[in-house]
Amino acid sequence: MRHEVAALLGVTMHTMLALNRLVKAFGGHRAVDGLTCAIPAGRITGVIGPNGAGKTTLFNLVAGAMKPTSGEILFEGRPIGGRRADQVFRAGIGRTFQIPRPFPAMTVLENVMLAPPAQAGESFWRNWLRPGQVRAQERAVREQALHWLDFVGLAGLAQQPARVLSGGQRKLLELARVMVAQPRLVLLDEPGAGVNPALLDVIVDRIAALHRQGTSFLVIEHNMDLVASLCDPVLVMAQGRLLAQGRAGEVLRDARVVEAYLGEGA
Ligand SMILES: Nc1ncnc2c1ncn2[C@@H]1O[C@H](COP(=O)(O)OP(=O)(O)OP(=O)(O)O)[C@@H](O)[C@H]1O
Repeated sequence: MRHEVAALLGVTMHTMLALNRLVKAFGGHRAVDGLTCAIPAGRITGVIGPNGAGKTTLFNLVAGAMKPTSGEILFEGRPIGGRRADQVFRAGIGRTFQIPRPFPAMTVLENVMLAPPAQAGESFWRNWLRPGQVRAQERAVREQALHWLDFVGLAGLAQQPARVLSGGQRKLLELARVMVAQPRLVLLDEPGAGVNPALLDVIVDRIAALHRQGTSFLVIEHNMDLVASLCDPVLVMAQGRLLAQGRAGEVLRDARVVEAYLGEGA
């Protein structure tokens, strides 16, 4: 069965995420309407499209925040459609949100340390029986968190409460938080939204560095300069469907894509 689906989609070993006739209906409205596409491994794939095209709903389906009405989602060949968010996270898919909401009173470091799943310290009995193991694990988590804070340039703010961070710094905090779990695929929801130009360069640079180190990305973005500089390929969604795909320069010249965006403003 899996092989039949793979053949149908043209899925190869280099496909990271395959969507097969994916549907999400809200009442009579299909926010995602029979979406079929293959997202390649080792790339930064952009997802663009006018408001209401279904991009965020697609992320919610892949990340396990919503269950599909029908259709399939395969991650590295394994079905994940309908799995819970924590299961998808443990399977190797991380996600950042359009509007990050860190715990404001906790320090920047503590916010990042919250990320890894299934820490030994979470179990009362393990805490009691094996305190040494718990302490060693906490040290490792702290080191990892500091490593990723350093990577995104926030190490100097590690002991500050998260509420002092600007919008762009919160995006960087989210990136550090997600990377602690070492996901193979990261879903970024508008990494450029509400970020000042200087920090935007930092965000783009850090995503590109992670990509060079082997992380794959799926990125929703409205900033077309950012899409053009970072994403290849680019998928264009409109009305819950795949309208076009290709390199940024190609799809942005596609008459159907131009019309979809112009129609939005009409
Ligand atoms: N929980 C929900 N209940 C009902 N309708 C919803 C829900 N979530 C999304 N929709 C509808 O589904 C459609 C797609 O919304 P979605 O947020 O996925 O689009 P989008 O492409 O992410 O838009 P934007 O670029 O504005 O963020 C919209 O018509 C929206 O109103």
